[in-house]
Amino acid sequence: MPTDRAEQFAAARTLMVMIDEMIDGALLVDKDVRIVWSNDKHVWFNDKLMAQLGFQSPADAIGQPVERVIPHSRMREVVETGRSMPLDIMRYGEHTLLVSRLPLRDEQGEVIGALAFALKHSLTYLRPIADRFNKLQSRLNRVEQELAASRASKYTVENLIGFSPAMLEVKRLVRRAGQIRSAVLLLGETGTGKELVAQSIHAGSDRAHRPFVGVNTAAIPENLLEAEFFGVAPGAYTGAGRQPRPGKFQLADGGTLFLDEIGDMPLPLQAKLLRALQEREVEPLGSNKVVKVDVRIVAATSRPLAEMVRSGAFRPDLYYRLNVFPIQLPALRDRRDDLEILASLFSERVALSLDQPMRDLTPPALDRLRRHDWPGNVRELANVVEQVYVRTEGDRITAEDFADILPGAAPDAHLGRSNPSIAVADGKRPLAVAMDDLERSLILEALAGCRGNKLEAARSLGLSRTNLYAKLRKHGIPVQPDD
Ligand SMILES: Nc1ncnc2c1ncn2[C@@H]1O[C@H](COP(=O)(O)OP(=O)(O)OP(=O)(O)O)[C@@H](O)[C@H]1O
Repeated sequence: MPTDRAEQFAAARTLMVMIDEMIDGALLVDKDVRIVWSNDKHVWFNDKLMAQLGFQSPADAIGQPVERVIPHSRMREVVETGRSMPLDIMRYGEHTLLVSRLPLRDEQGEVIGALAFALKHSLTYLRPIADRFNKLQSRLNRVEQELAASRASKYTVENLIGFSPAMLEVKRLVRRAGQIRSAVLLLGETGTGKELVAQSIHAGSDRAHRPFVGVNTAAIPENLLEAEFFGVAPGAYTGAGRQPRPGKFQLADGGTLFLDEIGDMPLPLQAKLLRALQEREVEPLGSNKVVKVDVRIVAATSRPLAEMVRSGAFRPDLYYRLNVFPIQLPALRDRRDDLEILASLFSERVALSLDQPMRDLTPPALDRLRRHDWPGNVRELANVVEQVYVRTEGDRITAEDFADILPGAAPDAHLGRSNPSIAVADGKRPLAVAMDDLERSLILEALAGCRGNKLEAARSLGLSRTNLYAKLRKHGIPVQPDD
């Protein structure tokens, strides 16, 4: 061991020369993580990169926060935690660098900065790992791009079919909603096209190139909702994983967040949602740091939200925040003029998907459709048309084809078959009770017909899966945990 200062100095200089030969860049930051020194090899500071970052010369980087020059730098973590990162692979411009980062401490052991070395040309012996890393990185980039594309909305206002006055008004409001930034509240029965409208609003807005992220409050168990909305910090709970999990707010950053079935949101979460909307920031589960988010909210519900506010089931402050630009979607029975065009559209789609010739609707068939009440709205219509294709044959759709398909086709026979007690609509029971019984019985029948498969049962009833679950809960029909 050298004993006097001159020898120590010589040893340190030799070491520095050796290190300098091995490395392609060295960088020193102070305790505020600002750059204080770099060696003259300038792996970080080549003129091209400097110009791209808006610096005149490498010297301008001195005094800058490190991320200003090296966007993916992890020096801040080293300074904040005092932990070294002896080996890390980092992309910088077109280079893949092997980086070592060490905290610098004063004599009292306090962290006063950090030192980083980058090895580039000495990577030869690590080439297989670096190549693999590069391959994985480009695969990840591709997957991320595909994911972003799949998050983009699929529908525009052109996909909203219908020329009835009610539908024309909806289209006008959808176009208007695309031009403003306020929250939109979509109100309407199940299957009236709320999701389609939400996507169309996004597609017509200046956020169209950013993600459209939908979250269905009713479909997520209550204890998972918060994590789903706001994300999870690493190690927030046992099994939470070491990577942070972004919530829907973060995924929708810069784009549109579609909050479907908002009326099903539990009250405690309503308070958190309101705070996120007001502060424009979220706090992931298990973290004490807030994350800024910029999302445009489109909420939807088939529940009577204003009534729920009156009964205390929905927070009034959240309701006013969401109800800035309400759009009421008309039920199909209130726009029967649209039946013809919608039915032919679905006929065309089903024919295409089944690889069969398209069947036109005869005037009596259309008449039959007009007389039906369409509780499941457009979704129910689509389902009825599909059933006709699957259950009947012929080159046209006739009124008779609906005999076994439309529930109202032969009400007495139908009720008598499924549950004789319901057929006793004898006027002694209130209509609402009789209707409830009928609904329960039809659901049980559909479930039995599909051997308990909820998705199939929902489709045969012309309901969304979410809606079927809500109805199962309402009627106390048990839902298996693995459903
Ligand atoms: N105006 C329309 N033009 C074309 N298709 C429509 C229209 N309205 C609804 N649909 C179709 O009906 C189905 C149901 O629509 P959507 O899921 O948007 O309804 P929803 O109101 O969100 O239903 P829920 O409340 O049950 O989730 C979808 O297949 C959708 O494409």
